[in-house]
Amino acid sequence: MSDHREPGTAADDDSDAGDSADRHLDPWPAPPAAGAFDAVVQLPGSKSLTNRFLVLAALAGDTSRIRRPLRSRDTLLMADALRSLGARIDDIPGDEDDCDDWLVEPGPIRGQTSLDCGLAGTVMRFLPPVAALADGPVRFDGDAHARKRPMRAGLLALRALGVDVRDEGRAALPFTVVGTGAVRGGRVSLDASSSSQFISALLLTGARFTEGVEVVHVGDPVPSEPHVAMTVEVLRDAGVDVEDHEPDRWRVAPSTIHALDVQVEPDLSNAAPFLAAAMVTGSRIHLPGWPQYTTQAGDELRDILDAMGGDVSLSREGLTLTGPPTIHGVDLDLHDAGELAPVVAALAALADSPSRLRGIAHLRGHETDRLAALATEIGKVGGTVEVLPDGLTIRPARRPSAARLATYADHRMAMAAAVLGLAAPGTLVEDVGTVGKTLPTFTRLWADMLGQTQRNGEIAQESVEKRGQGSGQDAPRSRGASTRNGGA
Ligand SMILES: O=C(O)C1=C[C@@H](OP(=O)(O)O)[C@@H](O)[C@H](O)C1
Ligand SMILES: C=C(OP(=O)(O)O)C(=O)O
Repeated sequence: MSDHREPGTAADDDSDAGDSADRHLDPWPAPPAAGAFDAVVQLPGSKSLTNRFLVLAALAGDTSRIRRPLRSRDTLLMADALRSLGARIDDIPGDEDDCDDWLVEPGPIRGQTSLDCGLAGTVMRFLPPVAALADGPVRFDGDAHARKRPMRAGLLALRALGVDVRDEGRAALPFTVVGTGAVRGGRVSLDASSSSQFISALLLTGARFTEGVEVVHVGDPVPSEPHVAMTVEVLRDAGVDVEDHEPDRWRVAPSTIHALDVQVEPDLSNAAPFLAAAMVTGSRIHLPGWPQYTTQAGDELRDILDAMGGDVSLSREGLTLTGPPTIHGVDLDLHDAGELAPVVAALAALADSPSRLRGIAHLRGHETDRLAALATEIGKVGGTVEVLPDGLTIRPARRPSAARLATYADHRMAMAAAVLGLAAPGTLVEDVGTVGKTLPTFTRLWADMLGQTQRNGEIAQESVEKRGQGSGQDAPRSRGASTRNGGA
């Protein structure tokens, strides 16, 4: 795959959501904050929901419609992989002009194919159990860094279920799943402490195993638990019987998966940099369509940003946040929402006191070793980060200084760099196109948001004055068990 977008820009059509093999490496000049803005940002759909819906639709008994799907590298790779496995996936006009829907017609699962996982955890973890249903070998591979991401638990679980998996002892990409047309299923134990996606994977396909599947987790706590809850919820919505009342044990009964007609919620994890921009600049931002109820881990941003001093309110129309005069340091357990850590760490680097982020040892197996990457990049702008076995302590940069920030092929490192760039004029971000993994339109949305400065002069002015009056010593506010103010 290739990606020929202009340096420092990102586009949103399918061809531009592609791989980074020949991506320009000219750095993107991150726009510095030019005062408060009052912006409305319409976020594209959730990666996690889009890819779950795609998998279930490809395994369903009839044709499904996925409305307002995310089109980004991870979801286009998922769609391509499912096509290779026998599904038909077509664009059809959506109810609103700006976004086509996907019509997914399931077919018999085909082998004799190879799949490109890119760097997508959802593709490399969710699809091996699907491939086990194929009649023939399915080879999996991906980006160079994808070969370093943990796969052992998923491959061992498939073998324990009697599936032939050939990995030449690597327990990582590349590997081949040699299906025989059916999987008996039944009970399987695995250690999913490196990624919740191994559990989601078995549950998503389990209804198609002859005896269903019973998954038992044995090991340190499973990270990203809301993502497992999301899997259980989408399965139930598709008529599948799932038991999840015991900790660390899930059972999926064998059944037909009903066709879906679903609308994808906005991606709340990708809301993080935009909300963070309002925090850094004391601005107001409105994100329409933020659901009142959701299983997305990104919903934790409401508590996190409240604890950091933001004024957050959720209504039927969406989420509105007004940034504080100064950002407060926090002590947070992000075990459930690790994908928020890069942007939260960037905010912590601009806070009025130190922060501690806990429960995120598993981020070492994400797109890059995010703990090491954050320490290096925040260090470049003047913050001091200590890497701990399960997280980070972050001492803010007194005067953030411009730097050339690396992104490690990690969309969330690029977004974190954009947040730092607001406070450090002159910051350059390498390979910003890596945002295409989940948000190809990032730089355009970012510029539009910042350009909405003064659109509502009254509110922007009010916000600027409020910042001017801030003592930085406001009483800490905290909501939710996982947030404690005061920092490390
Ligand atoms: O199932 C999913 O959609 C995801 C689960 C989480 O993975 P881990 O459990 O590996 O953290 C999350 O970080 C990732 O962005 C998406
Ligand atoms: C960890 C992430 O992605 P993946 O689905 O590739 O694991 C992420 O998006 O932060």
